Amino acid sequence: MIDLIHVTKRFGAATAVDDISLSVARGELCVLVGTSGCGKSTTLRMINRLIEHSDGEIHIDGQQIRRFREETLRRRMGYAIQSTGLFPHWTVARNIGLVPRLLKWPAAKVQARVEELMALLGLSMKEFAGKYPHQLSGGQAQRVGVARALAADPDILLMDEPFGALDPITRESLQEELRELQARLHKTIVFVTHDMDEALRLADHLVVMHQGRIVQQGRPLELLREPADGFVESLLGGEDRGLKEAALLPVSQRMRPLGPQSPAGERIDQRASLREALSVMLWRHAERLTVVDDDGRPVGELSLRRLVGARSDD
Ligand SMILES: Nc1ncnc2c1ncn2[C@@H]1O[C@H](COP(=O)(O)OP(=O)(O)OP(=O)(O)O)[C@@H](O)[C@H]1O
Repeated sequence: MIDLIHVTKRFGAATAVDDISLSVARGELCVLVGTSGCGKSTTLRMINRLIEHSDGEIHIDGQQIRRFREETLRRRMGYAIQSTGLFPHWTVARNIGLVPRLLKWPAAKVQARVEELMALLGLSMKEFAGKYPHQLSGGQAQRVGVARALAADPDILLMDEPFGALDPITRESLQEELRELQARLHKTIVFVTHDMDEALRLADHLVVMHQGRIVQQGRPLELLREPADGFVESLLGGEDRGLKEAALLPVSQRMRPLGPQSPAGERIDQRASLREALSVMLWRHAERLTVVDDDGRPVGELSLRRLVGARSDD
């Protein structure tokens, strides 16, 4: 759906983005990750033409973006940024309704859309519609920013470090919500971050950038297992990669069906990650856990040997 083909961006004599090629399929969540100044934001802004590319081609649905009228292009793309960009003297409801109003939707339709989006992002109308940005917490303001980006129902969402300024707990819960939103709305998302844990948690397609170039791209597990070079390896956490991989794999992948023996005492949800399972084992000094389904029924057993990937049985 989004294709960058040998795209370069120069600012004067400096090359910020250097001959990158990248394809994002419809409904995919693509994360650009890399150290500061590597060209992530520039890449994102070239997609909605806030920045014009110098060389190469950018296509949306096979059409060069330069062929679209800028207004048509931006209407297809929501844009959410770290500082939220909310208008400080406008209420939450007015901020969210900005794009539909610019598109001259009838007032009743704008109102209905604002209500729908606030519900979608867990913002109570009664409590928040009339509040101003300075009366919101960081997490609430980010939710409003995302609601505003979704207002005209764009099929593409561009997000530039949207959760960068939040504490880790709020950040994780917004990441979780974004994944759920994505599963429900099937948007195509390009997401910029410099936080590798966030990138691994969110990405279907992970793109590692360094000094304006793409050094590796693929599924998170592929990159973790086969980093292209020492830079990617250290960015992915070096020796910590085992834990990062475990965070991406569900318990259900390594458990074995429950045998006739009585289940172990400690329990873990089948959808929990292997990393969470390891943490429970360490905390409880347990080498075995009973894996339970959503209704709390035992469905399997996970031993420490299986968790670490030993094939021979326990
Ligand atoms: N408008 C501009 N004029 C000149 N140079 C720019 C401009 N915008 C960005 N750059 C330069 O291009 C390079 C890439 O910047 P960019 O903002 O894309 O990096 P980034 O990976 O998003 O970094 P960060 O994580 O710090 O936001 C940097 O060296 C930056 O200084």
